[in-house]
Amino acid sequence: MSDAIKHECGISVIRLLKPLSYYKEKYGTAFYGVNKMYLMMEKQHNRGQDGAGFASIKLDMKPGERYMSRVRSIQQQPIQDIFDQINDRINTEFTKHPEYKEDVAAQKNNIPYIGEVLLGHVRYGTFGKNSIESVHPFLRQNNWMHRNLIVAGNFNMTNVNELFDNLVQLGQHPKEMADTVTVMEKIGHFLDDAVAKLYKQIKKEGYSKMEASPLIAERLKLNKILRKAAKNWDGGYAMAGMLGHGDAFVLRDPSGIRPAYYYKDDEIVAVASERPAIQTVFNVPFEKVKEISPGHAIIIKKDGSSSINKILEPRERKACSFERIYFSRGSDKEIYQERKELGKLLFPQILKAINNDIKHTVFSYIPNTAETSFFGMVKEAQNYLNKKKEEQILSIGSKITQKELHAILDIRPRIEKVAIKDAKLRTFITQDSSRDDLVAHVYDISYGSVKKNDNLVIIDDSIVRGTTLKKSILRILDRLSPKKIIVVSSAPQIRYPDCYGIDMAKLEDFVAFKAALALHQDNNTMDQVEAIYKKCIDQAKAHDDEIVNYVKDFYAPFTANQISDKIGELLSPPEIKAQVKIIYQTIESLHQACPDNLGDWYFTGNYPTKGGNRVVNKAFINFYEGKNERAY
Ligand SMILES: NC(=O)CC[C@H](N)C(=O)O
Repeated sequence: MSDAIKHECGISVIRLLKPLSYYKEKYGTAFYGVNKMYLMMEKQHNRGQDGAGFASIKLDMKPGERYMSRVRSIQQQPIQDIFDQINDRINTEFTKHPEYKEDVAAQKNNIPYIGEVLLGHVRYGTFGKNSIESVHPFLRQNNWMHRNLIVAGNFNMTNVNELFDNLVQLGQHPKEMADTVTVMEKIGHFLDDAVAKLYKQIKKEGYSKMEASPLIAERLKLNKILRKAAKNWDGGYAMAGMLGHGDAFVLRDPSGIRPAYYYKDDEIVAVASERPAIQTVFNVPFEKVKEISPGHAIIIKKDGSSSINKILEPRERKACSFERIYFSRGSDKEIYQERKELGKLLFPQILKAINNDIKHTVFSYIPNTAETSFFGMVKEAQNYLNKKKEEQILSIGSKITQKELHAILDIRPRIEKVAIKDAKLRTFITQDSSRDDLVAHVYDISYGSVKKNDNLVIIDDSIVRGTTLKKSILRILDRLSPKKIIVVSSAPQIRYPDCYGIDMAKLEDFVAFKAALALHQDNNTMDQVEAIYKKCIDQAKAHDDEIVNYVKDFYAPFTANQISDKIGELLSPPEIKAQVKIIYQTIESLHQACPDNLGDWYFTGNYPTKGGNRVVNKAFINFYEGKNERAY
């Protein structure tokens, strides 16, 4: 990925089903859960590096004993930082009290972070700022054990402002505008309600106040609470939470936009945003890790029983295809195949762009995430050549000489590592014109990998803004003197904002949008652009059901190829000699490569929730009025 669109989040939940002493005996440490959580978070660090957080709950503690702990960080290496803090604390306790080392009960009573229910989160923000206050997990504290709520999520709601207003209408006074707080308070409201009702009922049954508490915990129905809380959520989400007494849940949105996977055996239940995190950390095969179905939640009760519950009516599955193209780790068995397929399906377009001249073409990729699609692309080039070779050999027949045969077999796709990503370079004087020269050096090249007048095909997973391509990659590649540089994107053109967890909320950031705008200018059709703006304004106050995505009209006059060619023009730095061509994946090929993850609103404008059209509408108004802000 040459452009940084790193915005996602990762969640992990671990529930230890056996007493802590079991893990001490079997694995040598009662901190088994903490260690596993560290690994689960590290294995998902790709999903978020703005901040990280950890929380844990100890089961069955006595009044007055601490049973919840939390630690959060926005340091440079936030996961490392929180586990450094946790380790420091544990080691200090062990130094002060060497007798704790073999005494699991003493560890549980005196050392924080150890616990049976654990929640981890890695963050890239889509809402609010990147401050420590915005880092998950969030905590809603109460003196009643089961009214404590800890929440973390991979999510973005299109209607978070409305949800916030609803809380205010309920008479609440939220102390923060953070979207996670709004969502948490929504769950908290119905949790409070449920607890109050149960308490009344249990008192009626003749139990004392003290007896009521464990009975409430037992009878609490998280599925009902979640159903009421999530009723009006419009967005993509995998929301994870824990209640003070030890129940836990992960709820996935009805369209399955955000991912969530789980695994259970007789020692643990684990939930994560990505399957390979669970596979690697617990050494379990692919088949054993299941997806949480859209609209469903996994609920793990304090007693260790767990179940999958339908919370909201599932809608047509629209799992985010960007997870497959870029966000998730490519180590997932399915995602690995899909990325290769994406590369393969681009090959016919590439062949056309190089006029079938494989002999004078070097194939390469932009490090690091495009590597897998590169393998798919190269394999297809090999298949193509093999077919050609077969034809040639068969046409000559048995009289073929060794020399002829050798010449035919000797042609192979030329694959090279051309571009090298260096550590982020510092730009010393940001306003200075020398800045561009510094930026150009973020990437480097392998000298001698391309011959003068070769075609250079270089694959990337997506082109969002294209800034790095223009400012760094194309300039540095041009130094190798290729005749033509063909940049291939394994994702289609990004034309519409995301509002479900990726921070791409401004239209004018997209190079595809800029290209379509330039085409409108070239064609003197800016009146059409104004007409779209007027239509957007007219429906600004309309109900979500009625809003139409008129931004589609903005792209409609142009073919995808016209827009790609314009992008090529916009991204070519004036001083480079090579001709630049940009090739994008088609939507059809994307669907073919990722058949189970057809969520494609950023490419097609087809939003799976009603709020999506409102967001794109607002984004267009923002663009037209020159407002540089998120549209949700
Ligand atoms: N990428 C995400 O899932 C972000 C979660 C949440 N909206 C936040 O900004 O903290």
